[in-house]
Parts: sequence; structure tokens; C-alpha cells
Amino acid sequence: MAAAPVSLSGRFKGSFAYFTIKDRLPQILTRVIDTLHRHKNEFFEKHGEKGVEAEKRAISFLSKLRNELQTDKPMIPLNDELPDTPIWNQYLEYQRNVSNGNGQPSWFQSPWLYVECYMYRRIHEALIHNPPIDDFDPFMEAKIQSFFEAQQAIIAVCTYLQELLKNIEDLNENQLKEEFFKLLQVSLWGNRCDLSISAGEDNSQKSNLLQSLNDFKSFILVDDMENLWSLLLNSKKRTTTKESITRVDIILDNAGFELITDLVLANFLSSSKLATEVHFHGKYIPWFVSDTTKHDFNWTLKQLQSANHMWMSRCGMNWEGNLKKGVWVYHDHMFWTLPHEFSSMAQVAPDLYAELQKSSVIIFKGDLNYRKLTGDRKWEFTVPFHQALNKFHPAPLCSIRTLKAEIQFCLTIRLSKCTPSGGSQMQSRREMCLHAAAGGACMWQLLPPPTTPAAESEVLQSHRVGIPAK
Ligand SMILES: O=P(O)(O)OC[C@@]1(O)O[C@H](CO)[C@@H](O)[C@@H]1O
Ligand SMILES: [Mn+2]
Repeated sequence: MAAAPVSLSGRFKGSFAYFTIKDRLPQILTRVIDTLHRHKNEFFEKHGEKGVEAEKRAISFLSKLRNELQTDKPMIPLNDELPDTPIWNQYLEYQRNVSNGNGQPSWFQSPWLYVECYMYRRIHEALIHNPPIDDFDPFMEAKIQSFFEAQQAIIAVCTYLQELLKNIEDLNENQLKEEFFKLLQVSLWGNRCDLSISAGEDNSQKSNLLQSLNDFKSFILVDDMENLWSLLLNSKKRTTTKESITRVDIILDNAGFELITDLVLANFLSSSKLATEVHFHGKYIPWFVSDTTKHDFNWTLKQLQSANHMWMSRCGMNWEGNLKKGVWVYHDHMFWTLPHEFSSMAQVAPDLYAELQKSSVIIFKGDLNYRKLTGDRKWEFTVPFHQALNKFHPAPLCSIRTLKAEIQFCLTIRLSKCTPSGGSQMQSRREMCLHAAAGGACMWQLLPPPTTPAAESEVLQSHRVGIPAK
């Protein structure tokens, strides 16, 4: 197998990576600094002068970080006392070694995936170093605002779910499949509500997404929901004895509306008995502005329970009940907030890899997870997705992602509404590729780890067009 290509990086001027590091990451850092400024009085009320002093030190730390970023300074080791610090500093050493003497690892020369993850870990370090504000989540305000901005959309999906649950026992297989496909797409489009791509600007779902699914269908040129359905249905049919289980793992992405869509999907999987267990995986620290932490997950359930809308509160009660009964489990392993490609998981976090091997299917939500699945490298579009996983497959996996970065794979083309520049005709299953456009959406399904080359050819489809307006 050919060596993996170079990583996407800010050293490629004009790339999305370059634009992100040059413009968007400084914007996000500035927004964090402004947030700390705006909470000065709260820190004083809660902690007195100590809180104000801590706020000043954190702002000074973040201003220095922003200057390092904007002037392409070398990355420096972390020096807080968190359990992941040695792993981060080992990774910096690794980057020094692989930089082939091209100087120190730095913001515009090192892999985009590393520097972007490193920025969020340095933001956390700025707070950790400054008690008593060390437990402050600088993105909390934006995540809460995004939740409340999406109230109508949340009411719509919670209402839809509760109406559906009233007669879910009476649905035949086709009707169940139809509902499954709908809720998968709601979860897909929920991924547009990401505050990192918007650099913290409001990016919440305002309208009832269920009414737009048909309009959005053409933005998913090819999806593989059928195979995902077959995998779950076959597993359900095998789950006749109480010993065997169907476990679905959802690697969460953004809090707010996207988290609600993932919980709605999970509720449908449990109530339809397509899954006997659902495991959620959130982030260990505040991450990529809107990614879900344990606090966000629990806050969301409490917020729903106390909502003055019957179906929202019913959802919140049911979901908390599922967690208490153990049919739902929440995990937040620190691996998800390390810079590593997922192909390193078996070495770096063997416990997590072993946990995921218990899954019947793993659903990876969002673009960052997709980038880590494929190493965020300059792959040719025609490279088999399975190859890009670089032997990472603890279980059958599916990536549901709205495209926000250049990386993209086409494996087999069943249908395409776009042709590469030059209008080439449909080519053989593995030759045609769609040139990366700005945005789009994918449903990805990786079948159980292929045993034969032929099995691999059954693997993925993907296409892209622009992401539809909300
Ligand atoms: O994982 P998510 O929430 O779908 O997206 C996170 C994200 O917007 O952050 C990066 C830009 O800063 C993008 O690569 C990536 O899409
Ligand atoms: Mn995210």
C-alpha cells in the first residue's frame, strides 16, 4: 500500500487550512478573550479580587497565544498538570521528528489537524493555570445561546419523535425504515449547526428541519442509508435471545440542536429495538467551540425536562431514564480531545479501542471526526475510503458529516448529479471522482471490515454539493 500523503496544512497558501489558521482561529481566540472580559464582574462577584486577577492572567495568556499563532511561532510544550499533558508533549516531539528538519513545528508549517486541536488545548491551559476560573467554559455562552435560538426546531423534532413513538409498535418494516432514514437525515443536517465553522457567529437551526428534508435531498448525491439499515435490521433479527445485543455507538459532535437530533435518533433506535444499547461519546474538555462536553450533555437533558413544552420535557425525562436504566451510556474519553488520527487509537488509547470493538456500528458525527478518521491528508479523491482509515476499524462504522473541509473520498459511484470539470461521462465504479466543491453533505457507511478485496469495493459512496441554506 502506498505511503499516506502529506497532511493538510497552512503551508499550502490558499487552502481552507490556510484560511482557517490565518483568519478563523484568531477570530475564535479573540472571541474567547472578549468573553472573559465580559465575565469580569461575574468573576468578581463569585471570587472577589482573586477572580479578577485570574481573568487578567488568562487574557494575557490568550493574547500571547494569539500572537504566537499570527506570527507563526514554534509550538511550545504544555505545562499544566492534566493527565493528557505528557501525551500532548510526546506528540509535539513526534512532530519535531517528522518535520524532517524543516524547522520547529509551527502554526503554518505543521499539520492543520494538529495546530487546530493544539489551539483548543492551549485555551484550556489558559484557564487551568488560573484558578478560581479554571472551570470556566469560554464557549458555554455561545452553546447556550445556540440552544435557545433553535427552540422552534427542537420543539419540532421532539414533537415529531413523541408522535412517532405513540404507534411505533404498529409500524411495519418499510415504515420503520422510512422513519429511520428521516431521522438519520435530521441528524446529518443538524451537523451544520457548528460554531467552529462560523467562528462563533450564530449558526443555529431556526426552521423545522423535517419540512426541508425533501428540498435537501439533492444535496446528498448518494447516500448509503440502505446498508446501514440492513446492518441494524439484520442485527435486530439476530437479537432474539436476550444475551445478544445490538450496540450503537454515537461519537457526538456539536451541542445544541445537533445533540438533540442525535438523542432523537438514539431514542428511535432504542424504541424500535434496532439497538438494545446506545453509547454516546462526548468531549473531555471544551472543544472546537460547540462540541459536546459532559456538562453540555447533562445541561441539555435538564433544560429539556424543565421546558414548558410537553414533548420537550417528555424527551428529557425519557432520555434521563434511559441513562439511569443503563440502556444508554455516556463516555468522555480524553482521546477524543487529543490531536491524533484515529488510526493511532489502538496504540494511544487501547482501552477506548477495545470499548469500540464491542459496538455493532459506530456512527461518527461531523467534519472533525471525519478528518481524524482519514488523517486529514491530501488524499487523491479516488483513494478507497477504507484505505484512508489506515487500518482503523474497531467495528463497522459510519461517518455522517456536512463537508466543511477539503478532504473527501469517492469510492464507488452509483449515481452522480455532478461531473468533474470537463463534464466527463459516468466512468467505472472507482474511477470517476467529483472535484472538491465548497461544502456538501455525506452519508458514509463502512461495511464490516472487509475480508476480501471485493468486500472493500462495496464500501463507500460519497458526493458533495453546496450545503443548503437553513
Ligand atoms: O466537526 P464539526 O463540528 O462538523 O466541524 C468542525 C470544524 O468546523 O472545524 C474546522 C474549521 O475550524 C473544520 O474543519 C471543521 O469542519
Ligand atoms: Mn464540532
